[in-house]
Amino acid sequence: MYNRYIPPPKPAGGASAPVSQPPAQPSQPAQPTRLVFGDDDFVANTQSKPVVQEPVETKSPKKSKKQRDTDDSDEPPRKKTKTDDDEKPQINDAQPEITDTSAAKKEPKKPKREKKKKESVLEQPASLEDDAIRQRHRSVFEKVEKALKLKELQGSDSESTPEPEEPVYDLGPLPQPAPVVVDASKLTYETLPPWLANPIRVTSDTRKPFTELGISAEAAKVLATKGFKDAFAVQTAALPLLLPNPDLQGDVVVAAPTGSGKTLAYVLPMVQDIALSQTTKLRGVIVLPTRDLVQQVQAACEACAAAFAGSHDGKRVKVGTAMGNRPFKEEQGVIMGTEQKYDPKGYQKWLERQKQLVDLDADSADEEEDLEMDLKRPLPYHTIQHVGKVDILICTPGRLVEHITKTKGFTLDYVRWLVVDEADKLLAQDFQQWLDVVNEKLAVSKPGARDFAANNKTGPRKVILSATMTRDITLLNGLKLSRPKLVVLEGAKAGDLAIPATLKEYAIKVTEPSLKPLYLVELLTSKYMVPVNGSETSSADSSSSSESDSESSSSSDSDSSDSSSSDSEPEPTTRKAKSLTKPASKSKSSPSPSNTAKTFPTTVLIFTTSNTTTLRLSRLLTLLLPPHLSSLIGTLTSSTKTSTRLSTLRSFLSGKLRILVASDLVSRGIDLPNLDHVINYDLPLSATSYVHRVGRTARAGREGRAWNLVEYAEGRRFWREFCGEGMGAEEECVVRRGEGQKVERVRVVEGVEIKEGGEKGERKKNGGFSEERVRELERCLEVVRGEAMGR
Ligand SMILES: Nc1ncnc2c1ncn2[C@@H]1O[C@H](COP(=O)(O)OP(=O)(O)OP(=O)(O)O)[C@@H](O)[C@H]1O
Repeated sequence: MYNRYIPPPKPAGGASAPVSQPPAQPSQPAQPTRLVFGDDDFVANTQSKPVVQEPVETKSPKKSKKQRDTDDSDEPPRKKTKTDDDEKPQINDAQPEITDTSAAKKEPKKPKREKKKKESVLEQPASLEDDAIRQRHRSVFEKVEKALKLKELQGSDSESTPEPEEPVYDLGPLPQPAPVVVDASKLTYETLPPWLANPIRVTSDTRKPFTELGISAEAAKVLATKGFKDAFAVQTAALPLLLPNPDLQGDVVVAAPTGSGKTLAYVLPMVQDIALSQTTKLRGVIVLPTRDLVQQVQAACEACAAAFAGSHDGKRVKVGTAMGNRPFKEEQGVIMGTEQKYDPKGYQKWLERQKQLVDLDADSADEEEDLEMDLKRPLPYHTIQHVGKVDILICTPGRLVEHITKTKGFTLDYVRWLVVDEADKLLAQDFQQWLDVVNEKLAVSKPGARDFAANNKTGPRKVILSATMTRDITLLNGLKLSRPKLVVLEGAKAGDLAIPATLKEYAIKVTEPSLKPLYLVELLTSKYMVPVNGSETSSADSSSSSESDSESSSSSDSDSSDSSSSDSEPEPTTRKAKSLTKPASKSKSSPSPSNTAKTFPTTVLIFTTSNTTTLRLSRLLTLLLPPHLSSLIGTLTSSTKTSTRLSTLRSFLSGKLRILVASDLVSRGIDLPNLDHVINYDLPLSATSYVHRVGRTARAGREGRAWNLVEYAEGRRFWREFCGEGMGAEEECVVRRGEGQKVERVRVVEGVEIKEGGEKGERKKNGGFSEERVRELERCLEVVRGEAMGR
């Protein structure tokens, strides 16, 4: 009670410190006085210790203690700490300061006063002394009276308040503000921006004729000849958002499963729009993470360019690539050219410059280039100017930045379309801050260049896609999207990693990790390695039946005419890229696709985690598999030359090769329409990677199979992270499967092949493989090891 009058101390515990007023202090009379009056100022002013101590002396300490106990129960129990104890003396020290100020002050003066008193007694008559005493007492009583009145007033006030029980004199804690409620809940879809939380949904089996979506009949006809008869679900949702429509102006984000047809969803509207422009200028940029994808998308662009060319839709759109697969200068020559432009003023400047050239010290590379340029004499009253040679550039981010910073005349001033495919990967890895560089260039306003009159929109259209789209707002914000809309397939949310409905997944338990290659061989030679789409895997992509169209039109492509490769293989120009989906030319030495189909009627893509493992496993398989199969193996690593990779992919698509061993290089985006089986020899490092890997099969509505070799030590991670098994009620597996879709457990046992279901068999020696097989594996491993050492 007394302690109410101590100003709230700063350190914790200070407020309650007076509570611990030692009982040894009851002789301090000021405390009860203050309890009664309940007014700091008053108490401080009165300092009238002796006057009213008796009425309250016995009452207040008890009450305060009791009160403290009850009030403390509302507070979390407070541990008695050393600090608390340490504070006690401070509090006690402080006490006299407040309560006995007068005493403290008077004590040293006492002798003087006493002396004075004695003197006055001696000097003054007794009546005067009595008067003085009376006077003092009166003033004290007056003050007391005043205080009591004040107390009464306070009492009547408090009665009028609804809280008469308010512990005015208690030792309870000072009133505290209501505790701040901390929102510890997880990020929910409600906390996402509306465009992410409320996507445009489309059921996965939706199909619509292209003409119904705004594609001209002529173009639709050409598309049909290329195998694109009706628009896939994701295309039916995205095309209306991107084709001319005054009500739909914003950017578009597409998060749809692997193989759902995202490429055509952006290539079609972009090519249709750009085909309407008369001159060739860079108007569309498509950014992709790998060269293989650049080449693949180039093929799709060419197919669409062919569809819109010649009809009333417009010109033939020119497509180029920049991915660092050839010398930079050569690439510059492919995408940029020069032309003579009538410009009398510029010509005059050029003439003046020529005069100065004599003194020019052309040290720097730039100046040398200037010199080279100046030496090319323009026609009279003309200047030589840099011009773009392509309408659409498909590129890797690093190479794009290089051209922006180093290629003369290369500009994004006229770019109307920016496509970022495999966006989660490109956003996560900030190659040379490519996005900042591009954003800065796209912020430049060139009158009319980025106007979409039919959409009431000005500014570049951005299309962002991935099968595993991030919902990291910070990353997405980096794209500076304008009024974006998200397209997802029915039942999915932003951030879902969806498994295609037509994919069947299996897990094979590898009980002897050291014998893992034998498990793979066992699987490859099992009855399960069969075509899964009704008939034997075709030796060529059926959708490329009308390649003659695009082939003839490709002659106009600037890339093809300009390119020449330093590689031994021909450079992957437009024509070459298109032939990615065509059968490779027949070679006398290699087996024909029909022969390979007889020996191995299906197609398999085997993933490992590194280039080294890929190379070694590929070699090991050629030794372990029967000879008729070992000739069907191809290898893809990131260290393989681009041209070799391209030819391997062509051979695989043609059916000449049937088994590909690959690192994660091809796990994203690569479209192998004839692929039946994916085998994860090494498990992928993340759920995202798993979805991309297995998504190389079961594309475009076709069937596919994914096989996982799961070592004992990897079991928990595999079933939990990729399949959601063993997750708590609050956890959610990001890998999404359709209803009834699950990963089946299978087992490889020599001779018996694969048994589905039950796992309870005893653990056999050598995982069930014979001693002979094990020795054979050891021999082959020795060969591979020896070759690796010899290299
Ligand atoms: N409308 C269509 N009709 C027929 N086939 C189509 C159609 N659209 C796309 N395809 C084919 O579907 C396959 C998958 O398309 P695409 O490569 O665009 O998939 P994706 O969604 O980009 O996959 P990923 O996420 O793995 O890159 C390709 O072979 C493509 O030619």
